[in-house]
Amino acid sequence: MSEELEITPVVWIVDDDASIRWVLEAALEDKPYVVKVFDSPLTALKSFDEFPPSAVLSDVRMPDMDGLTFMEAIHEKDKQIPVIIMTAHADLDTAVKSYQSRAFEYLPKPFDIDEAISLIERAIKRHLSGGVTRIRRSRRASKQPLNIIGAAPAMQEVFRILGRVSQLDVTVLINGETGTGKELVAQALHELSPRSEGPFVALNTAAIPRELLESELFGHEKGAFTGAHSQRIGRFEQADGGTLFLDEIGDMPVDLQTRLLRVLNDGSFYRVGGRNPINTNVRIVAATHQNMEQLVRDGRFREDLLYRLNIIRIKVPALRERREDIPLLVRFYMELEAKALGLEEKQLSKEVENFLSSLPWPGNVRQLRSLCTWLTIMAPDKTVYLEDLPLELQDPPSVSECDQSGDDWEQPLKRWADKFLSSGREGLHTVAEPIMEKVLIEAALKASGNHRQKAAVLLGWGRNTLTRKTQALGMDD
Ligand SMILES: Nc1ncnc2c1ncn2[C@@H]1O[C@H](COP(=O)(O)OP(=O)(O)OP(=O)(O)O)[C@@H](O)[C@H]1O
Repeated sequence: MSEELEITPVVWIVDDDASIRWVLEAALEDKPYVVKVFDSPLTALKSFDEFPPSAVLSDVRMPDMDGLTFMEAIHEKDKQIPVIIMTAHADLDTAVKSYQSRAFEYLPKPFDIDEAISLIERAIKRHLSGGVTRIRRSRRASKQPLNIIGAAPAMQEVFRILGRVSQLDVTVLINGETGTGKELVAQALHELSPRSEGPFVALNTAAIPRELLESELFGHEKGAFTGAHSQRIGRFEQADGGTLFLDEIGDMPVDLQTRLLRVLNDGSFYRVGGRNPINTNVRIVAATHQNMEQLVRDGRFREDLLYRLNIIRIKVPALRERREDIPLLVRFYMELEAKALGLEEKQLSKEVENFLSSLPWPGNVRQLRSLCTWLTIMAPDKTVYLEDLPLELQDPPSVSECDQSGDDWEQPLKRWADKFLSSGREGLHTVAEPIMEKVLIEAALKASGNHRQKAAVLLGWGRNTLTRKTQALGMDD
């Protein structure tokens, strides 16, 4: 009779940061695992034979060996060991390389401890049941620099999904406001995929007149309609072997939606006026700024097509939802635009950086990028100050323009001003200004949990300005 041996799974925690090791070790204390913590990958590897791990949680940047090389070293010993890569310096490249080098999961820091523990549990389960998903590396993937800036948690989530799906031939739907980078994400999906040697063809559905769209997508035969003097190859055929990016998919007319669905289901289509089916091998990536479920409810978009497109959805956050990325984007584009224009690179003063971080940016990254081009050309000195900003940014927009809360305080303020003046008093502005500033400062301090640096950003000021104002208003007493 064979004796069943119960083996306690071993978990390795590898990080040069003692606090992370401590937190994770403490959180795993009650679990039925042997937990081994290491401050360096080299020490960890030395104990491989004695304590072979069932799961590894490793930092990516460590002094003696980086996490991805460490993972490769582990996989040389045993390919089935799941490795979870954590990183505080996440960029798209790391996320993608983690997956492509067969990382089990990629965990951006700061992480939720429960999430980390549940990942470890899943990894161990997977290891005990014997399989880790393998991902093929595309030939161009590691060469292509992908300049998608995103340190904010909401962008980390985007990178995470990108890394996960880049190697799979699934349809992806990208959601996000205008200028948030949907096309950039679509390009990244293409560049990182095994189709990267093939074409990336983009078509903005909203930009093409309805009557031309069908022929634009599927092409036409000579004489198919008046004006069709010669045969034309459509975008579907151009994208063969690659990726077709359909921007503003929500604007696609319903009859074309039906045709698109048929192509997706059958893998073939007819040119307009054509009799022979044309086989196509295209990955569709679609994008929209609209609420697709609402379009379906309104009868403007086919539900079955939405299901077909929406296998994976990526939500690209608006810039105001990732304010911490604004200074990074500004620095990136100030450098890029200066190089592109052959001009000296300009630096933004801290006040300008804080001010820009506080704006609503309705045009998102596109608007921010245009500002960087403008400043590179127009700002008079090497350092950019508040007064160098274009007037439309400097001028506080009218309350109704910038206030999206629906509370209009212009009217009550006007009434108050009228009353003040009709009482025969003078100094209207002198009296009103400190009251208004105090209200705004108190609101910002409250919203930031009394964090002065954050409150200053919320106000659109530098920290020194905030300190000066709170002192002058007697708020520090
Ligand atoms: N995260 C980012 N990092 C760097 N550049 C970005 C980022 N996001 C967007 N951009 C830049 O902003 C500009 C607009 O991006 P893109 O065209 O991809 O937006 P979009 O969401 O597709 O816009 P639209 O919906 O209007 O077509 C581009 O110049 C792009 O390179």
